[in-house]
Amino acid sequence: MAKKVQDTALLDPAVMRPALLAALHKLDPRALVSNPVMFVTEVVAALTTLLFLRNLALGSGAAFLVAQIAAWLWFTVYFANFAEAMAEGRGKARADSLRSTQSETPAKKLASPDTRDVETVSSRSLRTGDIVLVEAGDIVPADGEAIDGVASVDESAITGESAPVIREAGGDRSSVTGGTRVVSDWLKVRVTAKPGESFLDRMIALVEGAKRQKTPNEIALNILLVGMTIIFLLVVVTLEPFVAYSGAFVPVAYLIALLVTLIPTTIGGLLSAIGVAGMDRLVKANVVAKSGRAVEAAGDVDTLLLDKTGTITFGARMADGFYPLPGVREPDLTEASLYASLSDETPEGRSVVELARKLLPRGVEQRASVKQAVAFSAQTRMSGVDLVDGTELRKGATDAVLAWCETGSSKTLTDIVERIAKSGGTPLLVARDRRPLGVIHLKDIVKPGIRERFAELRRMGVRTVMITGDNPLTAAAIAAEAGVDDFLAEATPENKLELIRKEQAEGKLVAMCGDGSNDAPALAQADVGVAMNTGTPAAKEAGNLIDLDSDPTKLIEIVMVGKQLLISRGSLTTFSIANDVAKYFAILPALFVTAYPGLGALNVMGLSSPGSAILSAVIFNALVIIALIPLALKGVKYTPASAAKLLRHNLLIYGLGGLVVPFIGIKAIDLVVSALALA
Ligand SMILES: Nc1ncnc2c1ncn2[C@@H]1O[C@H](COP(=O)(O)OP(=O)(O)OP(=O)(O)O)[C@@H](O)[C@H]1O
Ligand SMILES: [K+]
Ligand SMILES: [Mg+2]
Repeated sequence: MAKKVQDTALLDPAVMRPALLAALHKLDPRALVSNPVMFVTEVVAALTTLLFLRNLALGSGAAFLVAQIAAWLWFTVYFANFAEAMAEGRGKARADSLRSTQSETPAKKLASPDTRDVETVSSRSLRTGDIVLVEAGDIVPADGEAIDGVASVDESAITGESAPVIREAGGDRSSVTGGTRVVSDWLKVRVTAKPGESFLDRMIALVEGAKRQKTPNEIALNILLVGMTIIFLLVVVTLEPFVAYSGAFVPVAYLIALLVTLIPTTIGGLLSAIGVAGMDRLVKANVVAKSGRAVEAAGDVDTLLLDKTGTITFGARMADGFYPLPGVREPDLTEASLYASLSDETPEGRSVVELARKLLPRGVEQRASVKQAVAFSAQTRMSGVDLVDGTELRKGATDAVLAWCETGSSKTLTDIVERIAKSGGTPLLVARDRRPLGVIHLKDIVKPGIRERFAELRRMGVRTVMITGDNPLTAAAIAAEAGVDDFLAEATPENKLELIRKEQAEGKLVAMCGDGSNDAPALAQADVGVAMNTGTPAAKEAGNLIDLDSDPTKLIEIVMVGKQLLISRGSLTTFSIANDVAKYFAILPALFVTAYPGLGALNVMGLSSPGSAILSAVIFNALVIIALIPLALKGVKYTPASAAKLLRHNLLIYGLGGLVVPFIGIKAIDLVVSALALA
């Protein structure tokens, strides 16, 4: 299902062709009014067109020049629309390819829950409430709930975990996901989501959501752009009396065209495309955002909370050895550990069973009949079984099991536990009938390369905090090895929530990821909450981003995407504003040199005529938008660095560049325009 989505080429014709048309539709002033800078440009383009028609009617010689100016002004609006349409088209293409990964499969539909007479239909024809039979080798045709049977199911298509999981009727392992494969046995499944309404479908609808809400940052920037537009409007309006007073003649068409070259058209035209492209980069990483705001917040994150197990270390902690306490035989501890784990479906539990079976003679577990299983929970930090013969077995975090035994630790126990913990392993204390027997060593392995990623985050000024239910010694060992900035040990979901609130109270933006129902409050509280796709519905409801790969390290990538979005917008804004300021000095002298010969000294560019100056400036203004479309879609190159360093770098490249480029560009265009005698 949620396989990596293919990337579309930057200027993929399949995206470009519809975008060329969509850009025309976007010329509708009712749509354009939400982008004030481009709306003003369109009004100016329309006025210039009217002036051209008047010139034509009067037989004025300037008609050809005014026509050219009008055409370039229309191009300006059109290409800004085109940039936005391209960004939207790429997002849509991505959603389509996401959808195509959900393939159609045959389904064995049952007339009633009690029969086994099947009718083979397409998965697409299934409706909520339908009952289907899935047997070994079948693909589960839709999201649903097991109502009969037990089966092992390979869910690697959505979870990436290769070990099959047990799904059975009743209880909390009854939910099955469309697209997963039954490995053994059979299930009768009641369909809970009809095709087109599965979780992934709803996510796709969000990606496509054409009515994208502006983020608060975008709104603030828009206000700034409107402010600049008003200032330049005043500048141009007040120029008119000067021109009239001096008795010189500068056509009205020139003056209003001048307005477009001075207002921030570049960023005004590309702003929306930059935002859409940011969302699209996330989808490319197989992450779906519920709002653009979450993506921006990710770029501003100060503190990143990461779980230890599965994020910093490999998900499956493997049992590595059994260490009995004095007076306990090792096979006895091993057997007790095996029994205590028989009903434990966690990776830790499975690995204890596996290791114990390897060490013990065959057939041992047949002597045990389980009366009641005690499942692991993050609150109790313990799991086990009660046997029919009255034996109670538990294993779990040392302090939790000691509390269950109502005893304190002994010197030998403390030694064993500390040795394991200091090596970064998780010690699990095993007890029978409230008497400690010994310790299981769960090996925890730090993922390779994670240290470098934390170093990158530190360079960006993001503080990383590792959270674990493990003891402080193990936590410290792993924290040091992974290179996180801080850690919280023996954490419960409540502690997590507290920590988030504390950070936020200090004015920090917090990001975290989670999957369980008990993560939901923390996910909702965090500024950026990434829910795993395999997580509970509550977690997915609470998060503002959802990772379809259910990869907790994705949080790091999400922060990078957010930063790149903010930096792309900042860089292009700097460039755009520097450009407009430069144009003021580049064209005003040329435009007024005939009226005020004194300005000749300022006409450093030596533009050939006022007409050529204004036409060249308008052409340059349109071409800059086209030239920057790829940058807006792809995002500016981004290497992790502190905000101050990035700001300096950007001011240098985009600020200085923005000041210089118009002088060169307008001069070059002026040479062409005058050579071709266009003005
Ligand atoms: N299957 C299990 N049975 C019994 N005890 C367990 C089991 N799994 C973990 N524990 C104990 O409970 C503690 C807390 O586990 P929990 O899964 O909440 O946190 P963690 O895995 O250490 O960290 P993370 O929050 O990154 O998952 C562990 O440190 C371990 O001592
Ligand atoms: K401009
Ligand atoms: Mg865990």
